Amino acid sequence: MVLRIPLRRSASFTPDPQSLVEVPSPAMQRMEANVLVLGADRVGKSALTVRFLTRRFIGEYGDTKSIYSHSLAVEGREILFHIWDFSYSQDGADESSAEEKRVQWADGFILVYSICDRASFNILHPKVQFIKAAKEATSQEKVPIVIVGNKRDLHHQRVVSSEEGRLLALSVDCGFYEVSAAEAYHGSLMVFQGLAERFCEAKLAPKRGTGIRGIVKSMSAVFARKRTDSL
Ligand SMILES: Nc1nc2c(ncn2[C@@H]2O[C@H](COP(=O)(O)OP(=O)(O)OP(=O)(O)O)[C@@H](O)[C@H]2O)c(=O)[nH]1
Repeated sequence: MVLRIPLRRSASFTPDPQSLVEVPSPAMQRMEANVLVLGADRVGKSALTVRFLTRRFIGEYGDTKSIYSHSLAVEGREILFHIWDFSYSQDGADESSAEEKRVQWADGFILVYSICDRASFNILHPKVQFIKAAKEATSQEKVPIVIVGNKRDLHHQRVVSSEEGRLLALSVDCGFYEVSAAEAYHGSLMVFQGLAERFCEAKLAPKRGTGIRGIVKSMSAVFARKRTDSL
């Protein structure tokens, strides 16, 4: 599904086009995915996104409310990501229907919290549940989601342990990474690569209800119907 959202580029941040595209070999299969980057205010959503796009950390991000495209090679495929770094602070508290539309626009989700901000961590569990409920109502695919604990460099201010982050991710079947967007490019690359892998898995996996369990279920339904017909 493609929702047309106007592309807005910030005046304070202009990605260098040279650094945006890793050119794939012609034989590569190409896939596209819309990615929504979500989380509480000031957790580093823009820092993480800009790191991935440009390899740089620029400290303050101003109004980077935009959708940026960037491609990544994963397992012999080229994934073209359209990344929406969404900030509630810029849009204010909006209606749940707007949130629902954003969620339906996206094919994959990066949920960011700060390891120094307990409240930013606590909002993620209900957020994952909301996303899964919304997506699974309209699609049979598993929803690709990764949870990211950012600001790992601020270990002296840490209030959320790595184990808590990992356990949350395990309990809701999401990927998990702890990174510092400030310190290194590698962490943000891992996050987007992890999401790309989950996206490919979801696309290639048998749809819910079509695997062996689905076949057994439909056969049981047919036989049950035959039994009742013959009564
Ligand atoms: N120490 C440290 N600071 C970070 C890191 N990532 C982001 N920051 C800082 O945290 C602040 C917020 O970063 P942003 O990337 O603007 O956060 P955001 O979640 O996009 O913020 P909003 O769009 O306002 O919701 C900025 O001052 C960043 O420089 C990090 O990994 N370590």
